[in-house]
Amino acid sequence: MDHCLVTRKRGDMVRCDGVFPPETTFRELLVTENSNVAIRVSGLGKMYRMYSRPSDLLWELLLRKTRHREHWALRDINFEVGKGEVVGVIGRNGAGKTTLLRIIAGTLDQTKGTVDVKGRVSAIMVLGTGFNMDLSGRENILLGGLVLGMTHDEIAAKTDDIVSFSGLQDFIDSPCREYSSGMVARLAFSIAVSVDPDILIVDEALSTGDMIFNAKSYARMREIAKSGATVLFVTHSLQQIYDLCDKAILLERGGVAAVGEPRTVGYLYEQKVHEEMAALNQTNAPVLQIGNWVSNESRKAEIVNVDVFSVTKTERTSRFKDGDEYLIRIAVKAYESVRSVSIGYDIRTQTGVQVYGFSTSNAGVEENLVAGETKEFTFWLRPSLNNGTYFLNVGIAENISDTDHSNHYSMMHFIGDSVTIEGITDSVFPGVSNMRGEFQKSKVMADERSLDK
Ligand SMILES: Nc1ncnc2c1ncn2[C@@H]1O[C@H](COP(=O)(O)OP(=O)(O)OP(=O)(O)O)[C@@H](O)[C@H]1O
Repeated sequence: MDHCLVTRKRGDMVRCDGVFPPETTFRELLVTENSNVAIRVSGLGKMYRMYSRPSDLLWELLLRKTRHREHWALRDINFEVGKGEVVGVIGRNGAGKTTLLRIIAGTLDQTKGTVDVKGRVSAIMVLGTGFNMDLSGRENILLGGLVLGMTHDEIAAKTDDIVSFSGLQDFIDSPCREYSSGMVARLAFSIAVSVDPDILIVDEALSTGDMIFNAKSYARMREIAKSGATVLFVTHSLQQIYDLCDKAILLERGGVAAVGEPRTVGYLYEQKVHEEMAALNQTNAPVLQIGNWVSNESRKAEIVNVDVFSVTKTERTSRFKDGDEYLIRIAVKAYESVRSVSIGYDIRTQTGVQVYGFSTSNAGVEENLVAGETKEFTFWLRPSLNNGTYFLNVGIAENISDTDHSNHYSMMHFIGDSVTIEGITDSVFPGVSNMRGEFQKSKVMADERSLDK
């Protein structure tokens, strides 16, 4: 796997525009505005020509007759990234994430539209060229450093730090072809962050590193962001999006499906994935695994009140004490009569990890709503959360399955973070939920055969 390091000089405003621009040329613009925008993408499109056979390209050139079909990997992409923002790009395989990042980094030309980038870009691409796999890690540091615009002296001064950050001291003089893909990603990341970039672009390089390196990389990315630099990265992990980002971009089949607050975009992504899986009939996942931050497009019904009540203390509360009993009450006002609805909730950590969810459909109950009525739904639970902050999301969905055998719901109203809950426990344990584990006994084993007994 090749990794690519790219740089543009500090202070440059680089722009590429027009249809079918010449290969790898970037025209510099005079910066006429003093804006806080680090990256501006306008009307961006990328088309690949697809040939059924390699010889079709030759025939096309010779006969001047089209023998390809067009495949638009990106269509009409528009967004801005502010200076110092950390932005995560998510989307299914083939959505266009890598293509987008490569165009912004300047390693790939677009077919349409413009990309304005202000500042020195340092990019780590999973695909592309740049690392010479026959050279050693140390030689690639030199090569990468030069590509990033450093002088020999600067690289020499930084090499020890780069090697130490990568944790590859024992392998640094071996050829990179002997490295695992994770090791190459580590080295590429270490080089890219060593130049104090204005804009750091990371395409899934972190997904190949091990846990310890990933933790170090996140910390470094946070530092880079804190220093005022802009970070744009691709990930398949919503947790990383919730953890690190100020903003998320969801790409779908080459278009921007959503840009905005990370959890809003993350939930929308989950909802789309869930809907697709449900359409494929491959899941019976409870309805509240899907959701939107606040969504009420149907206007058929609305959640008008949510409260949490402590049965143990007989009072309204926003605390879940480990082992106590609670009621979650959700009041719904119907504007239309709707049959077969499911009402429910889920509880998530601050980083969006779903801890638990439950709904009337999980309980095997289908409810009906009558136009004009307000109905309250009460759920009992005995939570066992670790100390910390959690969010209660609530939703109401209509069963739109056309058979009795599938569970396909359409969300009518969803409120993310409707109540912020404080988890409280006296126990000390790692993780989110107390599973009531107990130590039973220890015994000295006579020999390994006793393991079978
Ligand atoms: N060199 C190429 N020639 C033709 N089509 C390409 C080329 N590179 C990418 N594509 C197509 O462009 C689309 C977007 O690809 P891209 O690699 O950007 O997706 P992605 O979102 O990064 O996917 P993944 O999550 O799998 O990495 C896909 O349909 C892909 O097949």
